[in-house]
Amino acid sequence: MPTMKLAGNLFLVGLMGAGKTTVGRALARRSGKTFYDSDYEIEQRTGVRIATIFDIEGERRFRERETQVITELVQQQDIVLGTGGGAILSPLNRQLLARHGTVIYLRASIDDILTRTQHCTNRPLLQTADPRAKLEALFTERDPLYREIADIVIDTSQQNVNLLVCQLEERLARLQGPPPEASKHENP
Ligand SMILES: Nc1ncnc2c1ncn2[C@@H]1O[C@H](COP(=O)(O)OP(=O)(O)OP(=O)(O)O)[C@@H](O)[C@H]1O
Ligand SMILES: O=C(O)C1=C[C@@H](O)[C@@H](O)[C@H](O)C1
Ligand SMILES: [Mg+2]
Repeated sequence: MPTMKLAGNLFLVGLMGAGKTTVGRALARRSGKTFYDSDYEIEQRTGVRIATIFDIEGERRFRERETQVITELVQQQDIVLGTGGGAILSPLNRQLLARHGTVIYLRASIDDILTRTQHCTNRPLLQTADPRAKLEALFTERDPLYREIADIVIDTSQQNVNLLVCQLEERLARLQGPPPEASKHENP
């Protein structure tokens, strides 16, 4: 995966409940970048919740809206973007994310995701009789797609959000390497 993209955009991908919105907000605060969330943008534009869009327009139209929002947001500089859990299903979205920033794949165990999402009704794909089976199927389908574009893969299970953000900062710094001036002084 490409390096030297730390100065620009940071894109968070991963399953529902992996923590993209939570970690993304905290990462943006610490790095001085502006935070966006593709689900939130879609809700702002339509004026309704994600669950309502799925009900009325269906998942396919939701995916079109998602691609529209991602296409626009990746043109920005220096943002943190939390993407919807299924954004990576679209080859175009994957290409846009990989080209325009550093992609961070947040992983969490199915158990943790179930605990984190159990009281939320705004994740229509989990409104099913067997959310565990659904999550396992989503993981099997999507894990290779998240990995395809990930510059960093980080496990969020059992991890405090602030610790995660610090770990991410260190890994992002390593990915970028020392600034040219610093390495000049270290090796005169
Ligand atoms: N590392 C963590 N430890 C414990 N709880 C967490 C952690 N990260 C997120 N959470 C909690 O899990 C829930 C889901 O997190 P969040 O909304 O950030 O996930 P998401 O990846 O954005 O999901 P979606 O794709 O559905 O938007 C939230 O209630 C959040 O507080
Ligand atoms: O995993 C998914 O496909 C989804 C995740 C959420 O972020 C929302 O984008 C929506 O509920 C669909
Ligand atoms: Mg989110």
